Amino acid sequence: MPEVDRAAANRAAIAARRARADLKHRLRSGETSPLKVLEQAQTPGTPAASLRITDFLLSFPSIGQVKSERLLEELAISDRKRLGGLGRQQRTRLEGFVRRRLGTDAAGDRPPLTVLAGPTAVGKGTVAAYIREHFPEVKLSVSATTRRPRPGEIDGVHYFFVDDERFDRMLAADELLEWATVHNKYRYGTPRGPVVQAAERGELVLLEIDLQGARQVRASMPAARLVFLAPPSWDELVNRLVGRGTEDAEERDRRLETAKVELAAAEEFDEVIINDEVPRAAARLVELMRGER
Ligand SMILES: Nc1ncnc2c1ncn2[C@@H]1O[C@H](COP(=O)(O)OP(=O)(O)OP(=O)(O)O)[C@@H](O)[C@H]1O
Ligand SMILES: Nc1nc2c(ncn2[C@@H]2O[C@H](COP(=O)(O)O)[C@@H](O)[C@H]2O)c(=O)[nH]1
Repeated sequence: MPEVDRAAANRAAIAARRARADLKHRLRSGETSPLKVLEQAQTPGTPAASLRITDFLLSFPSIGQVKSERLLEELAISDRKRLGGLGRQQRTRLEGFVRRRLGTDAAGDRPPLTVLAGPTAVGKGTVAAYIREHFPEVKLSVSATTRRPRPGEIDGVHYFFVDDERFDRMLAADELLEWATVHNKYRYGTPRGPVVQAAERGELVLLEIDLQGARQVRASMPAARLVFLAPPSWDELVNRLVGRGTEDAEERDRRLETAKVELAAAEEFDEVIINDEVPRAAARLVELMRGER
């Protein structure tokens, strides 16, 4: 190849590498959607078309090397493939996987799931318990936690109570949709399988989780709806925390510090419900879940 052509080819290869690196970055940061990238990959010569399938999968939060190899096996796609070189059936299988992962194939326009979060003692658990009793059509996700059961709590109903080793195994097997260490103490996480399956069946799925978890759900399932439960006032929040009587003074102070940060995050949410009265707040939440405005 003449010297001039070789230099031009080198420059083009460097530009293509940069464009791919930029695309990977935008995918990881959530700036661009995986579905959009799959669509772009159908046009030959685009950065999306030349993106390696492994780089595409590794851009999903919580997909690592091991998980991506397993997925490629399940999807019957070679790890040497680039997105633009997939066969029609491979593309369909990959797109199905992406849609399930993003939760965009649930029934109608309804979000695949709803997250209820808010500061400590605002009444998330109370509102969730009211919904469990009065709105049986709502499927409440049962979280796994490393904390011990409180009196009256039933394993498999209120939580799956697990030890640290079991929680570690769930993480390693990518069984959790999201997880967090809450109040610097115990770990809590949402088992992925039941939630994704219920969403695929078009059921109304509710996750009652903390702010860190809500943010993870937003990142991995952008179609999910995030609802913030707010107290009528700061003083009322303090009264509820003190009135509940389950924490000592030191723990209460710690939770109230976190609560200030959490209250400031309300604007990240799609909806805010003020928990003045439990039946009213619960009914409003279910209304939103049913798609009634
Ligand atoms: N609308 C309400 N009016 C008055 N009291 C309420 C209301 N909702 C909840 N409470 C009371 O506030 C206290 C805290 O409620 P709850 O334990 O459900 O909060 P939470 O948000 O789940 O807290 P945490 O995140 O710390 O687990 C409880 O004593 C509950 O009975
Ligand atoms: N990120 C997650 N947070 C969760 C989950 N399940 C519950 N929680 C939150 O933990 C605190 C404390 O709950 P408690 O029952 O010990 O009082 C509360 O804010 C819950 O919302 C979860 O799966 N993921």
